Amino acid sequence: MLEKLKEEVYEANMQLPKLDLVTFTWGNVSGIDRDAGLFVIKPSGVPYETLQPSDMVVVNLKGEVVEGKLRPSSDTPTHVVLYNAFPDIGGIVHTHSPYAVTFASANMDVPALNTTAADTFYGDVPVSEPLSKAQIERAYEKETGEVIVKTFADRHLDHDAVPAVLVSQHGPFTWGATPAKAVYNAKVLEVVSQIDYQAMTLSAKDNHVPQYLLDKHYYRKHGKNAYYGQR
Ligand SMILES: O=C(CO)[C@@H](O)[C@@H](O)COP(=O)(O)O
Repeated sequence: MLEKLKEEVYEANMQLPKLDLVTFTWGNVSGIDRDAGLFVIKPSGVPYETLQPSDMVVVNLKGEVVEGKLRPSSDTPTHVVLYNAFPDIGGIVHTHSPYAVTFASANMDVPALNTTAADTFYGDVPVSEPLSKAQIERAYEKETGEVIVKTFADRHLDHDAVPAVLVSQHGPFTWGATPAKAVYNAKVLEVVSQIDYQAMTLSAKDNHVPQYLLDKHYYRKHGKNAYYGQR
């Protein structure tokens, strides 16, 4: 079942070590077939060196395993919440990439300080509120998804324009139209976090890009007037 999507999700997972986005098994990618109402996700805790396309696990939008020999990623309930809340996304990534985790550890947004950020994120990447003790004890991974959705609702953010979040004192989740696009966004977030960390070390000023530069760079790659690349 969903053999093509399993290959796609496997390939996207294998990009994480290649792009230096994971240490050991600390990350996962999923991809969804909206018509089937099913998504494919990496199994939990399997080293990338031994991972196979056939190891991918098929899950429904209630979080029930539909196919697969292995246990799905421990973050599966977070992916379930995000697929249900953001019905246009096709893939999700979670990593513990160090610069993004640095901002999550400091409970700080990743600010849009330059065109590298503005090319992909239409504004700051938000950090969520911390999860409460009750949330963590109740249904930790599901509540992690809920807190991400609440962050976007409370701050009136468009999840298409800012396809990334930091979960407080945990790490980044990114998403996109496809699993590969979600991986791309995870790498951009890590690069932007590293640059921001360095810039904020050099200067304590507010160095946000002005709105006109944010608009110029975001919209040259997104929307009906985009002109970057080959069209
Ligand atoms: O955050 C954690 C563990 O603390 C997980 O996201 C990470 O290790 C990946 O777990 P899975 O191998 O996907 O179950």
